[in-house]
Amino acid sequence: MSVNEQRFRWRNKQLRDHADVIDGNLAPTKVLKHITYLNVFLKQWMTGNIWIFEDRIVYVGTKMPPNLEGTEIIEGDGDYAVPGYIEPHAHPFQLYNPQSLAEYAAWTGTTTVINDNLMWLFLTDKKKAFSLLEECMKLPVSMFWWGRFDFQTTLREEKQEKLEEQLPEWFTHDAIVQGGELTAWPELLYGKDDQILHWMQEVRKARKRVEGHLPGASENTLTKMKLLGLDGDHESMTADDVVKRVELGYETGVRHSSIRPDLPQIMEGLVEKDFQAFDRLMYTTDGSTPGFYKDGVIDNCIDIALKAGIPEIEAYLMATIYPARHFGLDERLGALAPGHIAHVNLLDSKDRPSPHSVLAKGEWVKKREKDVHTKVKLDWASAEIVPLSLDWSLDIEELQFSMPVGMDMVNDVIMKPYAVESNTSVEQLPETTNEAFLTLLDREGTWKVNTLLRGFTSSLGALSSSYSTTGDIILLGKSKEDMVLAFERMEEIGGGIVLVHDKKVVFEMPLAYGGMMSREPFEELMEQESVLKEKLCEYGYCFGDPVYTLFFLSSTHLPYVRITPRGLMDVKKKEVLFPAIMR
Ligand SMILES: Nc1ncnc2[nH]cnc12
Repeated sequence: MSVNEQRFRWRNKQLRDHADVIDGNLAPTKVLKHITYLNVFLKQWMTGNIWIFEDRIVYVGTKMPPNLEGTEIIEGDGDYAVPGYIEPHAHPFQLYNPQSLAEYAAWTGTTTVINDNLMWLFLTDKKKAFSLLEECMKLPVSMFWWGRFDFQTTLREEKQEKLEEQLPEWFTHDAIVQGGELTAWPELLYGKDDQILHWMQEVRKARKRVEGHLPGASENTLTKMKLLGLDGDHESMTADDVVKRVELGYETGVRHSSIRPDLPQIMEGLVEKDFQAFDRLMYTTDGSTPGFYKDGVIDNCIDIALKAGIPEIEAYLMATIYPARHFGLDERLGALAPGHIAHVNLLDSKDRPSPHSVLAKGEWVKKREKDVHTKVKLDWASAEIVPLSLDWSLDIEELQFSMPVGMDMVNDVIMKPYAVESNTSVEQLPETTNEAFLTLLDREGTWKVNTLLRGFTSSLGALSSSYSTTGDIILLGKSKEDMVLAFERMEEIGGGIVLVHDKKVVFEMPLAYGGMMSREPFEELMEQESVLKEKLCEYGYCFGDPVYTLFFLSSTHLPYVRITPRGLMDVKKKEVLFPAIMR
């Protein structure tokens, strides 16, 4: 697949070829014959023939091509054809990687994915990241990206400056269709951060979208953020949130994710309210953890909407032409019409949005439930997304936890500060508490932050993880000896998540891409994640989403206290409660 697609253009010769198919000078590659398809512009099911030449739909209508030499004819056979679905807000690094997510998404009919660039900022530099974006064009999906304005954590000054220097070039890159998501909106609104405001205006000048991150925002905040330049927000938790955002002119993500599986009640609420403005909505799964996707990706969201009683065609349009239009990509995505990329889902019936067959960029990915996609190999190494290799070691003596404040888990992702009362000078914390030692270690080995985490486990010896917001290393557990062992094993396997109990490794998940993302196919990862959850549950982890607990430990867009590279932070006050210690 050519990189041209990303750049809005096929070459002149290709465009001439496409027109030549209409005259019969060339034969189409594939024809879907006499098929019932969704015309997203007329909002009607129609019957006709869809001609595809290579990766593009060249004709849709009642005629058959004059030239059929070598053409694959696919009989309509009572099937329904709809455009490939669009995931407008993916975080392609929740143990999976952009490739494994894309392949799984395509299998389930989601053939366009719009991705967060956050992990590239931490794992590589922009030049190498940009070459990887080009590599990603080989995948069986249309892949676009968003460019962050902030890092959703508090970095050390030198690192912050180094990373910020890289941001402007992302905003102008062809593959970037959106700025955001803006998790640092309080800094913009109350902290008067004119740098972010400037970047937002630059993104808008380039006719790209700016996505917010406004959970629970009041009308005033939503209004002011609109004035400052937001176009969209995907943080609605209720139908009322959706209506408020649409009323103020936001295009709105309606979310079904592992942390916020809200879609059924949002959709039911909208039906109850007789909501009509579906053209302002798009579904998102917002970077769910692997196991959540067992029921599908955007196909599952359509299914939920249909079951809630959303008008049938609108339920499909929210997955296709509406998100395409939001990003200004509707001349080539989100429709079965001439000029569009040949992403086609074939359904058994209109009320079963999970496709039995998928064409992505004109190639079969899935045919009658069989996987027919030829796997491509991406050159991760040239972007230096390689197994973790640390040039420093950890001494048990460094594991001293004298900090008087710890982090108390309210749920999977929300942490409150608490006053530590236990005796922390011991080698092992007793099982009578649900406290664990917690250390965040700089990936380069220069600093550390030591505190306590209450609520994660009642008994686990240790967990070590190179999977975190920033790629720094999380080490936690009851036993200092087990913590050192877990750390060493994690390093040995090139990064990942390792559990140790009673001096034995009881679980390990290698994350060979930068210590953050697994190389394994999606299905395998679902299995591994479910074993991780089971194991943690055995050791007293009582919440649902341990992967997000780890990922968000440093994320300052969440309340109330976070462990960050600068130290233990009070998020609201933006104050370092206890600074990181140099090693
Ligand atoms: N802000 C965020 N960053 C990374 N992953 C996420 N998943 C959901 N929200 C996220």
